[in-house]
Amino acid sequence: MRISVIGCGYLGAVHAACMAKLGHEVVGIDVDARKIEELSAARAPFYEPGLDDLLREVQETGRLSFTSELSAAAGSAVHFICVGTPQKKGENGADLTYVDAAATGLLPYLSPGDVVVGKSTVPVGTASRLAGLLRAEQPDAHLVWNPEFLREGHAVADTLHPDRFVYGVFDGSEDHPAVAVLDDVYAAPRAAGTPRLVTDHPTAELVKAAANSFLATKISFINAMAEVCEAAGADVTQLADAIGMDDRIGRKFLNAGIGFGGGCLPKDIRAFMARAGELGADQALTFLREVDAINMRRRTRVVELARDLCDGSLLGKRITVLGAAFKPESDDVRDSPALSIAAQLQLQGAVVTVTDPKALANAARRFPELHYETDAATAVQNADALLLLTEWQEYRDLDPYALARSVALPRVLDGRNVLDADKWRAAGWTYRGLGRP
Ligand SMILES: NC(=O)C1=CN([C@@H]2O[C@H](COP(=O)(O)OP(=O)(O)OC[C@H]3O[C@@H](n4cnc5c(N)ncnc54)[C@H](O)[C@@H]3O)[C@@H](O)[C@H]2O)C=CC1
Ligand SMILES: O=C(O)[C@H]1O[C@H](OP(=O)(O)OP(=O)(O)OC[C@H]2O[C@@H](n3ccc(=O)[nH]c3=O)[C@H](O)[C@@H]2O)[C@H](O)[C@@H](O)[C@@H]1O
Repeated sequence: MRISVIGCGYLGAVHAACMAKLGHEVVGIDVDARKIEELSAARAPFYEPGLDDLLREVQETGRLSFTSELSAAAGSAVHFICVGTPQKKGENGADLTYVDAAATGLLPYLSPGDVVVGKSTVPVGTASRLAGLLRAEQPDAHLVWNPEFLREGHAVADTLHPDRFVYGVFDGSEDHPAVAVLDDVYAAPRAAGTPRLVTDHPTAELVKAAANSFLATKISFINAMAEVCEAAGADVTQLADAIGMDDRIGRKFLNAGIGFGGGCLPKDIRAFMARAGELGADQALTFLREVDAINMRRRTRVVELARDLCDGSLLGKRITVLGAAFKPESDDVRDSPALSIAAQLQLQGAVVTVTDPKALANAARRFPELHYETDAATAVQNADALLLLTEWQEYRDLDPYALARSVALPRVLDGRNVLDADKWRAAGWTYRGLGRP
């Protein structure tokens, strides 16, 4: 099947490569000429494990190409919209400029029977509005909302072997003609057992908002427990292990620490609250305000703890921050809690050096005022304190005995609770975790 993918950022580039892997003929389209140049050379414009190899593999088959010309969508049977939906500046709501531009721009290139598939995360009501636009221009084309649940760092596997597909179609019916078309697109994962749920447009949009809200709530719940554990002298890691053994709760997404960031969870819960407000249902989501507040409080708490660790003053203290990405196995620094903390420390007078295996270039673009070192061994030299803020494996594996010889003072704040506290203390370090003694 010929497929076009409009928007080739984190989501779209992975989706295009994976659709080609599934045997389709794919054209990826993006307005950013630099991204198109990189992708055309089979290089991902960002770090995602396995993506470069996959791009090379599928481009050799001739099934995948990239262009900045939207007209290349003509002739495709299915058109995936994967453009960004960032938070509006100074407001909680989602900025739909890019989705609207992509959908409107596509209209002249559609043929009867084409299926336009929204994958971007949008406020409920967007699909019905776009379906209206589509009907006016090309009444025989269809609009499906097919939210995406991939995680950065696992994006290729999550796309090829997802937990489920959700198809939101106009009438919510399994007999809608677009259902069979999407079943063909996803034939291989469906044959491997991935379930799919057919529903209407608003429910499909809400499934995505609800899933990310639930994940964010789970993280803020455990971070709230970390606050209480700290006050009571208890250990939030053991608490999470114990409650996570209950199948109804589960251990995943119960890692307390510096909180969630990235290009999705923070903006998505805010956009959901804003949309619920417009719908007159804001009371239903007031808890998300607290989820957001607990999350942001983690960042302030880490700055306070760093000050404590540095004998009550940050002024002139050399602090090394291990990790800049919002999570390991990604170079994404959008709303990265690690960088937000690093910037706060610097504002309060510390001399901050940041290191990260993949995200330094992105970090330096966003926070040019911070100092950067490419390797951890150099970054830690003569530090007055280390802060582990993104739990890359290489930081988990650091040898506290060897490291103690490089720093000025052996003091570490483990923002992700991943280090072996006993081992670090035995090696002479002052160790502080979050919500653990
Ligand atoms: N990053 C992720 O892991 C996931 C993202 N999502 C959702 O997917 C959407 C995209 O997210 P990302 O890929 O992270 O954003 P991104 O910012 O990395 O990529 C968006 C891309 O769209 C392009 N674009 C903007 N307007 C365009 C237009 N009119 N025509 C063609 N291309 C255009 C931009 O140049 C950019 O390359 C968002 O709604 C996000 O919430 C959903 C699941 C996972
Ligand atoms: O809508 C999206 O774009 C995606 O958002 C998240 O994926 P992602 O942002 O890639 O990353 P997560 O693995 O969810 O992590 C988000 C943040 O939560 C933090 N986190 C995660 C888990 C945890 O236990 N504790 C915790 O602090 C991570 O460090 C990170 O900063 C969802 O997990 C995906 O299902 C969804 O598709």
